[in-house]
Amino acid sequence: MDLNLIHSPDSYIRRCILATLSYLSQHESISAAVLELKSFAQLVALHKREYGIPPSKRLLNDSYGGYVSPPAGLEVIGRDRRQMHRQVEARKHAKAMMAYQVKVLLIGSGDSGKSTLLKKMRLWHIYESESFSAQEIESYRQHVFGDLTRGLQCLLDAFPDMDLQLPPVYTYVYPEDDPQHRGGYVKGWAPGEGIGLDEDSKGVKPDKLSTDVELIKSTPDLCDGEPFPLKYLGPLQRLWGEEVLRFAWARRNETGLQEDLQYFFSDLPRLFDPAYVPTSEDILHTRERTTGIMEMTIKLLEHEILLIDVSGQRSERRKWTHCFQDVTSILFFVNLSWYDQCLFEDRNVNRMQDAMTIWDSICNSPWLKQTSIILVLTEYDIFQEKIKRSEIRTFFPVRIFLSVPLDFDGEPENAVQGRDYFKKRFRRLARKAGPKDREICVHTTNTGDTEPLVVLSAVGE
Ligand SMILES: Nc1nc2c(ncn2[C@@H]2O[C@H](COP(=O)(O)OP(=O)(O)OP(=O)(O)O)[C@@H](O)[C@H]2O)c(=O)[nH]1
Ligand SMILES: [Mg+2]
Repeated sequence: MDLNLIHSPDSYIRRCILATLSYLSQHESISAAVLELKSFAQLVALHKREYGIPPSKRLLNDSYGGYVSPPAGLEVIGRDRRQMHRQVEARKHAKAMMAYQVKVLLIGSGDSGKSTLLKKMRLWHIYESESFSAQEIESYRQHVFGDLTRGLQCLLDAFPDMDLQLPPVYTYVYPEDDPQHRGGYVKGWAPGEGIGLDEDSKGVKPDKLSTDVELIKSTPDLCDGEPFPLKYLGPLQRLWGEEVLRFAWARRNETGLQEDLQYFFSDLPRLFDPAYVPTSEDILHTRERTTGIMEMTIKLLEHEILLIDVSGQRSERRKWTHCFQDVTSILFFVNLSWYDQCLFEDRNVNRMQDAMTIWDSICNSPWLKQTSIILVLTEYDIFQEKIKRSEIRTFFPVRIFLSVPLDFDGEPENAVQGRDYFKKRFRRLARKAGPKDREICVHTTNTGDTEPLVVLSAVGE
């Protein structure tokens, strides 16, 4: 077959050849396509006789693949013809999309708040993002229960490292008129419905603490539609209120524990109501580690923004580089409250230092020289509270070089100065590691605000 026939004045011949090439390019195996396309078999045979081989797939894809329709009357089997049309349309659509799609990659260590940004967009339906389905809300309800029991379990597991021991009995024996702590009675429920009220109406028995710990350690996951089992309410309340656990919680920075646990423990009766449905705030506070790569598309003016959320756990960071190709912007997340915390995976490493190391390698990456990088500082609300009881200087001691303080020399309880100090540190690292002219935008955010979304509007411009 002479490919010059494509320029033949005879339009039927032209279309036959184009359609053949186009159709063949859709198939993995050219010989299978030939069998299906009986009326084209002769054309292909002709091509083979002329050139000794079938038309190369590369030539087919590069020159004609998918962009011509088969001429009317050709013997294309119905199902294949429809499939071919779908592929042609999909390719055209993909090509058009590429022209205005912006790819934004969300990176940062685990717990830095990457997925929380996506949750915010979906909860408030920002930029036409899809809201949560009933099934997803149900799965968050189950997560809340898991966060409570697993969080408490993690705190108990950290006792040996903190040189702490559980007392044999509760320090405080809850009186009879405090049924909520004693057994699980919650406002609006009939007294006695909660577990334990009948068994120990004189107060919590001395051996209850170890029984409660055992119960928490063997908690199964909730099933769909199953309310939070009442028998856990009393133990969770009592254990959380126990002196030694309060003390351990105050030292949580040594264990890499999730800060948001307090949010749920301060509102237990509401969560144990059988009619409980997670609120937007509850959904934002749940902790669900991302596995693999999550994608979400939003629309902003004439742009389509593809947000890619990857896991920040140490073992998962290798996968980040797979996403670097064609990235327009990177949102790098750092949790401000990390300055006094250790890594969950390695208790000898300061979390903020770990974030700085990753930041340094991202700014230094040869694949990202042309990519804009935006630093998002999260958990400013927790940082503002924490700085009152935990000094930055304890973890970032002041070093002076040529009379210039290298580390934090601001007022101990001044959150703005503290935040600006970390901004400066990250900016300095970026200048040292990456292109000198790269401008780093920095945004600070809390759980409830929409500031990082402003970041995205900058991306889309
Ligand atoms: N108080 C407060 N909590 C926040 C904020 N941002 C995130 N969190 C909480 O931090 C926890 C972890 O957030 P995620 O968004 O799941 O963390 P991630 O970066 O996606 O973590 P990986 O998926 O493990 O990489 C959640 O419980 C959030 O509620 C914030 O600004 N303030
Ligand atoms: Mg995540």
